[in-house]
Amino acid sequence: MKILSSSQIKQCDSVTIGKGISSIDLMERAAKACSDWIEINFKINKGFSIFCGNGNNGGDGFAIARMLYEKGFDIDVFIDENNFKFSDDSKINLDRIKKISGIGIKGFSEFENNRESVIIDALFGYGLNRELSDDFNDLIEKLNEIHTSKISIDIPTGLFADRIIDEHSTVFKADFTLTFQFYKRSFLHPETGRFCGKIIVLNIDLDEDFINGTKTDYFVIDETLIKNIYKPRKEFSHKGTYGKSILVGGSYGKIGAVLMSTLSALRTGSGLTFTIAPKCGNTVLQSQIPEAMFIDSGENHINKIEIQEKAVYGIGPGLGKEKETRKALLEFLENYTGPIVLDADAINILAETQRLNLIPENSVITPHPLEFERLFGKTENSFEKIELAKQKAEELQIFIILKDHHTAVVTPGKKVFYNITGNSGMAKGGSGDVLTGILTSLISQRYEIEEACIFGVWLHGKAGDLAAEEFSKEAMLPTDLINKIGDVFKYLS
Ligand SMILES: NC(=O)C1=CN([C@@H]2O[C@H](COP(=O)(O)OP(=O)(O)OC[C@H]3O[C@@H](n4cnc5c(N)ncnc54)[C@H](OP(=O)(O)O)[C@@H]3O)[C@@H](O)[C@H]2O)[C@@H](O)CC1
Ligand SMILES: [K+]
Repeated sequence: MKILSSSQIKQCDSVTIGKGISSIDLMERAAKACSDWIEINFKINKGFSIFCGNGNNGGDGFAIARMLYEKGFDIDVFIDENNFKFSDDSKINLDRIKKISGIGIKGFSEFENNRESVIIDALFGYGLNRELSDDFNDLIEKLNEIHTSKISIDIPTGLFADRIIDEHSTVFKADFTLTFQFYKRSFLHPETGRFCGKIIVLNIDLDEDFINGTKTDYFVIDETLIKNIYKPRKEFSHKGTYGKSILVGGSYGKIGAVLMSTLSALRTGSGLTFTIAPKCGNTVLQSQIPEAMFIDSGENHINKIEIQEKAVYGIGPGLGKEKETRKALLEFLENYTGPIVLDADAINILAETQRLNLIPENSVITPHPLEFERLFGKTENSFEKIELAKQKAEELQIFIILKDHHTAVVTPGKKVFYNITGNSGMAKGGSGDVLTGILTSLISQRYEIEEACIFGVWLHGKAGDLAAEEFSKEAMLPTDLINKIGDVFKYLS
């Protein structure tokens, strides 16, 4: 799914309106999508307090008020008693509810939290273009303190669609954000996304030709994209059809990391799977994963990485940074040209030795925020981090998978794909090792590198979601996630 900027959304809005639907009817469509969703999901709540601004976001709020009232809910609407200048469509919808005697219309200052009503924020949407005034800040702070369910229409008030906010900004803290047609970039970054609660994207049939023809660098990885990428296994095939994955890592005390990567590569469908690890891992690797072949290197840490033909390497999990291991990695990279997946200590070694130029083109690196900083330096915020990643991915012609709550795949062509599967139960040592195995396996199965990255992060997150459903976010383990990979493939086929 494309992510458009607020000015592109505005344009899309006008193009849609220019092609036959009036702007007031488009607002009606948007409000209907919201009120239908609210009716289904808030059946047991009787009342709603709806806070409306003076622009079209407020207009949505007035229309939602009317529709929810018609569905039998108690409704109070609150408006700015110091500003009676409304956008045209907002004015029409305000006039409509003025005629309904059962809907109370009051000033913001008249709001008293004396009943268990759900709060709906229709103050500002994508039209917010400057910091909020103190009056709005005070109102939002007051609403944020109330313990009741809260819904934002389109965007939580105080957030911009596509940029960072000042760290002291006041923002409406929603439990649900009902947004129209597109994810907004600010929903996907940690500093801003934490205000959105659960994101519900409501289709309001904006003009498809405009959307298809609009250029953007930013995308959300959705199931439509995944279903286009996924290649079901062919009937007439053999192990050679599905490539050779070689997972390189492990050191004394950290054999588990490369074990999990290897197991993940197998569960993702790799045809032939090898592990290169030190001798101390032999017994555990061979007994836990009889399907994988073991190549030893060193006693307690790796001292050589053997080059094999027609293989895809995933290097780093549990690798350690011993002098001999560093040398082995650098030597390997000096002599190897195929794309590889580099994670964990492989990334740290490259950061410390500043030998980033050794990474073969089209390779994938999977840094978490701290590893990214070690590689490329500090940034002020996560929006800047993405811009730096775009620049580095282009410069080095590599794919950067920036691990975070919403992991982002950044391509050498400077495209950014945000992942929306996954959960906080995956914030545990070992989850990254699983991702390395999945990515190595997909690349060895001849998925295009960009597709492997997109599919890999989605699959990893989805397996994590299934593991959380069964075991809880607290108790789920990265090994549970590996065992759920199969269910994700079943879900896709
Ligand atoms: N295609 C879609 O997605 C559809 C979208 N729809 C809805 O329309 C919403 C966008 O509406 P909108 O353009 O009228 O903007 P909105 O957010 O209501 O702001 C109003 C005005 O406030 C102003 N302003 C800005 N910052 C300010 C500040 N800090 N303090 C005070 N004032 C400030 C600024 O005007 P300015 O003062 O700059 O002239 C701005 O124009 C969208 O989010 C969705 O809910 C649906 O109805 C139909 C389909
Ligand atoms: K809003």
